[in-house]
Amino acid sequence: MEATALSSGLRPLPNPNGYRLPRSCSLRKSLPLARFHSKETPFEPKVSLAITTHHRGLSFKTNVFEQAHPVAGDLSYDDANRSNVAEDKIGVLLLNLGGPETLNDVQPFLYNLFADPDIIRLPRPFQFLQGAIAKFISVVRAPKSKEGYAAIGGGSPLRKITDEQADAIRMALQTKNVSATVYVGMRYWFPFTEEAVQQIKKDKITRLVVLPLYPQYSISTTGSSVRVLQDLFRKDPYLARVPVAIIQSWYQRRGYVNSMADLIEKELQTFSDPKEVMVFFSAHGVPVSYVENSGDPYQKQMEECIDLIMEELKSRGVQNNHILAYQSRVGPVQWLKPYTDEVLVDLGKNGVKSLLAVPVSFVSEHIETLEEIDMEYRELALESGIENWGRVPALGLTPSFITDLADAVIESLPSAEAMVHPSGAGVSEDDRESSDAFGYIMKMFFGSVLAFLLLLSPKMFHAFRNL
Ligand SMILES: C=CC1=C(C)c2cc3[nH]c(cc4nc(cc5[nH]c(cc1n2)c(C)c5CCC(=O)O)C(CCC(=O)O)=C4C)c(C)c3C=C
Ligand SMILES: [Fe+2]
Repeated sequence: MEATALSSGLRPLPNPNGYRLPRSCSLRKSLPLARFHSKETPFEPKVSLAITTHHRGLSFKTNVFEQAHPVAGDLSYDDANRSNVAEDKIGVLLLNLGGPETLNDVQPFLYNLFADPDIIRLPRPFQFLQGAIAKFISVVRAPKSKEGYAAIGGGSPLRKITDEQADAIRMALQTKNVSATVYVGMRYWFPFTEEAVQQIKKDKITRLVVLPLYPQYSISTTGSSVRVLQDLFRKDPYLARVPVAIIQSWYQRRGYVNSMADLIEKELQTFSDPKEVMVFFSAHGVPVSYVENSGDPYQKQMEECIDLIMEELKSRGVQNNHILAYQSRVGPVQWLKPYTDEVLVDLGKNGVKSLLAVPVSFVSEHIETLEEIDMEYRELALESGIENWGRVPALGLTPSFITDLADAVIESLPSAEAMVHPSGAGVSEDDRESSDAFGYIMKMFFGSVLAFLLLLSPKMFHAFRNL
């Protein structure tokens, strides 16, 4: 596991020690873990609050999973920083992507996604076009996305599942005598990260662990959410002093690897000849430029992750062949290869008859498991000559997995550090940019022109609509 304080850099270093904790989250610091096992920590029944808040002109509800009483009342941050962990009011913030809850949400959700500079990475001089490009792509992409969401019941299950995971992690922490309030902050849809952070401030949390629900780090997922979080914390003098630990990636944790191996082992047994089944890991792709030009560790972590899972299976006597491919590419650029759809066709041609799909970049069911894998890829595989198809469910609420995430939280608590940001404190990039009215008008003008030109380009149109 890689945990860093919020003030440190965004790029995690791969953990050379496999499952072992890196030095940054070892227990050598002055805050002893033993304090979490104090029998004095009261068990209080869960209170589930639905808080109505307002964001971007919309009102919405955020579920908060918390204990009826904080661990240690209202500490000032000065006190909190001097105190030990057992006296803190602990918060855990789960970061996730978010998904549209209705078909009407699809286009605005896609707009938020493509307006993210970590998703559409424009060179600096063109960054002012981000909004216009996001508008164009979201409008072009929406019909295809809507079809997908319609096929899985009219919306994404992500919010419900993530709320359930939050509650399960809270309970797992409680059984380990750690009382914590667990928040959910989504990057592109409700409940937005901004709202979760507001609530964290309102609740006077004195120590926070940030746990992105992505096992592997990518600039486009964990990196993007953490960037938003850093900006919010830097802007706010109160939050800037809360000790924060960020768990950057956790694909190498024993609990996660074992839980994945358990799921695969179990699913293999549903085939008539389990030994003949090809284990097909399908990961969400990223554009190649992320890895090659921007140093995204995603591909490397993904490969290490698959190796760890396969090693674990081998140690249990499961010797199946396996392959890793990347799915869900969008737009006209090169994505990580091999592509899932192409590999399925090749495997069929080469006489593979039984295949077990394993989604590996995400821990909840979502559109890309329920629609892309279960419907599109299954159909393609069967057409290509594969006769027996299976799919491993996402980890979801698997107890060994939830317990491991709770352990990851506990292990990272001592490494939390207050954010220190001496230069430009209190002024975010957004604030600086929005004060420039001329710049804004120019952005809108050139953005509109570009969007219009893009709309006239059939190649661009098809690239975003069809993939
Ligand atoms: C580790 C997981 C993910 C990575 C990496 C990732 C990168 C990435 N995604 C897009 C574009 C889209 N993603 C969409 C949905 C979506 N993406 C992830 C996860 C990762 N994305 C999830 C879990 C979901 C599903 C949410 C849900 O509602 O269930 C979508 C919308 C759906 C669609 O139209 O296909 C888009 C678009 C890019 C461009 C990107 C990296 C740059
Ligand atoms: Fe995605």
